Amino acid sequence: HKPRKLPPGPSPLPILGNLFQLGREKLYHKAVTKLSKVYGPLMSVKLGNQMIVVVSSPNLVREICQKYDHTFYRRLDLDASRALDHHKFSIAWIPTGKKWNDIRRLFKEQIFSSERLNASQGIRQEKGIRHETEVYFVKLLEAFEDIITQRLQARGASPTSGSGKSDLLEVFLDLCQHREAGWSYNDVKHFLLDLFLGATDTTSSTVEWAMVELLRSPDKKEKARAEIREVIGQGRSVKESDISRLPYLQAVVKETLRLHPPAPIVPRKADTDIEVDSYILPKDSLIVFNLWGMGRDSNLWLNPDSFVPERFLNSESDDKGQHFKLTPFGTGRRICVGYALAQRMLHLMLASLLHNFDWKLEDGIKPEDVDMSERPGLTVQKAVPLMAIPIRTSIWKSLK
Ligand code: HEM
Repeated sequence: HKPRKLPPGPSPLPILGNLFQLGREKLYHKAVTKLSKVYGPLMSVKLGNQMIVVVSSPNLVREICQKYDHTFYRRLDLDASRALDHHKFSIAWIPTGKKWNDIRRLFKEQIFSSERLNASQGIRQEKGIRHETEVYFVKLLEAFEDIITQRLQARGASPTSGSGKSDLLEVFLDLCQHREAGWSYNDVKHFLLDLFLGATDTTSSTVEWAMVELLRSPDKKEKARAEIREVIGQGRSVKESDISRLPYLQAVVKETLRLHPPAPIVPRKADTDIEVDSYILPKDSLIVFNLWGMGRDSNLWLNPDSFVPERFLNSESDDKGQHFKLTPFGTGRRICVGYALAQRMLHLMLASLLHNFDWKLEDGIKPEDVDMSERPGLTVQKAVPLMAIPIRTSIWKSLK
């Protein structure tokens, strides 16, 4: 017989649901984590008419993903993403199905394959990442349209000859030339927006949080720098191919993502009723994986609020979505499509910052005084941007 019980949760008020229990906290991951401590790792909350089920246990995430991944693939409806119909073209918003599959395959094979990433690593080493705080979909889409037009003009009379550049826009435009591939310039515009939105704030905020944590723990910063010095030496800059030989740096990145996942809660919509742990999660509920809450759960981690990269040394845990304790990139078939690129960018940026400079806090600021508050937004950013002073090292001088 079928269970019909909803997961426990605060009793909803008519119309308003649980709006008040969520309190004034704009950082929803903190509000739901606080409530989950009272109602448990599977909790139902109502916001207006929308049933939300918050999942804060790795075992329950695993159970839901393994049994039901195919049935909860929709995202919530966000007005912002409707600009110029972005939700109809975006890989992040369309439901799984043929079009979503086609785009994922295109990204995997043409953009994020090891060969392509290897071929484009020079560009990343030179440019780094621009930090965008406000994202305006319409303006961005217009900007991408201009970029596409300019590039097409640069390609000149013979569009198949290419512009001589070897970046991802060139790959997309080449594909548009092959009719059988079925992609249009309009698709390309939305692909570029997806990649831009997916890549910028997530990676830049992770690097910022990693630097903050290291500056608050100078011994760990020194450990990371010593490893880089030993492996890279002097007289050359860090390359992506060095990352596999920097285990402490990798542990720093994982520990940063545990404490500061840029997407602290990952929402999906259920397409059928889901039965789990003797409860029913009704069709059309918003199922929210509480990555932030799990990252700081004392039942799962020793001293969860402390920054201890060492916990990941010689540990089986990885962040690829298979160990459900740590899934900053999501999990299942909708896992972050930019995972491989993100890994390269995060490690390269952090290693370069640590290799080229030593860093100290502004004069008069002690490690324990650094403001750690968060600012709500598309991703969780540091409320007060980090101010740190770079100190030239001999490697910097020899690279000049
Ligand atoms: C620190 C870096 C990053 C983190 C923590 C991160 C995290 C995530 C998460 C949690 C999701 C949702 C997964 C799910 O629903 O299970 C996601 C989806 C996505 N990410 Fe990332 N991401 C990062 C970097 C990137 C980069 C560099 C790109 C592209 C260049 C990217 C592109 C995307 C796209 C397009 C999706 C939507 C995939 C889909 O719905 O099928 N992300 N990411």
